[in-house]
Amino acid sequence: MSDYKYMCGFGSHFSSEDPRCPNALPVGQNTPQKCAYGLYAEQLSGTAFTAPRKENARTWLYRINPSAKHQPFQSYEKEGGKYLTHNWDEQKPNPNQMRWKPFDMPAPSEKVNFAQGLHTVCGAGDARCRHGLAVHVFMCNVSMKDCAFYNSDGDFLIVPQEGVLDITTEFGKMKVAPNEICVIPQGVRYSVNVAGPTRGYILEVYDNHFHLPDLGPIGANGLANPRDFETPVAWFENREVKDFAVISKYQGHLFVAKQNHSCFDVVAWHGNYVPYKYDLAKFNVINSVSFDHCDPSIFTVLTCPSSRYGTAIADFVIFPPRWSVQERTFRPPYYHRNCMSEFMGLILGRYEAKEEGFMPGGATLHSMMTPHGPDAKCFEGASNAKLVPERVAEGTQAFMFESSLSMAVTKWGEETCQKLDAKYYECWQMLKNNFKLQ
Ligand SMILES: O=C(O)Cc1cc(O)ccc1O
Ligand SMILES: [Fe+2]
Repeated sequence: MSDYKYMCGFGSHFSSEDPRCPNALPVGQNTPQKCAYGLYAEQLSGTAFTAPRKENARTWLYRINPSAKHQPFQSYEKEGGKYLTHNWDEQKPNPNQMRWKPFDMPAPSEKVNFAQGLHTVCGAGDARCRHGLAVHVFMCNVSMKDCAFYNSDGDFLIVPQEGVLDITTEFGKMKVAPNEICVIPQGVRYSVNVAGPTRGYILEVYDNHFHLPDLGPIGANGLANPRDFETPVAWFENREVKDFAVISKYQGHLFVAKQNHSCFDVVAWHGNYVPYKYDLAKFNVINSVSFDHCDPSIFTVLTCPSSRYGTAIADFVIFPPRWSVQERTFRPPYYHRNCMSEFMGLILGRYEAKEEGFMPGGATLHSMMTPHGPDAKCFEGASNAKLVPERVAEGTQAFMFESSLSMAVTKWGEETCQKLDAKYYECWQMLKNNFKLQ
């Protein structure tokens, strides 16, 4: 990964020039009468012009061709996006605990790229009203060639599970491997190269961008530290292409516009509206060192806040390897009913609350107020375990997208994918009534 260069920081105001074009960025202004090297200046706005300064996000791009130079958009739904949807009324509501076996990779005879391999599992809300979220999975096996994708509806937080994503963005190049994540904000164009069968999860949010959670009494440091977020440096190609395809997800549908040039022609840029990646191994894990199981919010990496203080549209939470030391405590996750929806995925290893059945590349959904918690085997084991300091979740990484919205499962998620495990409920049936009057 050493041939990729990044700048460190979260929410920083960065400046970057491709080294082939020194002084491409204008000095002391954004829109000179003529830009250096004959470039076009283009602003990419990620918040309303008038958003408060602490939230205001925009970037100035200095590019060879303005993005506006393209043919009209046409439907892309024959080529891809068949299972991408924002229609949350496809199915009757289903409050059951849900568990999916690992989602299938495309058959080797099929050629599916990242944009074509997007499948929506569940979600809520409306991209048109800028409120809600969607959970997608992607399964692909070929690179995007002479094409780019962007999302007009919101930000993508991408969690690769198998295979490395080699991503060219308008801002530069980044490589994102399993156990790393990246965020591609609304509107940013990118193309994904893969080396073989590749799978992962996506949290899409419409309301807001991702923020680092407040740390409260934890103090000024901890959890995901800002300096560990990495943004690519400027890189461009000046390439004429007969039919370069720019694919947009717009109001939940895919469209394509052809143009005669690569869109990766940004020579220099400056601003704070940027794509970034983060290595989950860098997460500073904080937890109880006395007794009891802390709420999983202690493991929040990023949050997309709603307008209700402390209540997220979606939190991205991980369950990383760590020491478990609590005394007189049932250490695994507790039994739980939640006013939030919990979608979980597994990047590698095994999740601590489930002995079997929840596999890397699979998922679970515990909807609003749907009871869940450790399976019978886990309960037995943890209730009787000797409470010595112990490494837990070694070599594993589970995560949760937790939302204050009540998500609906798509037809693909509930039926077409054929991965839903009808026997999931059984994992709690062997829990015994241990009640004894004393
Ligand atoms: O497995 C889950 O359901 C997620 C979860 C984890 C945890 O440590 C505490 C509560 C919780 O909902
Ligand atoms: Fe839970």
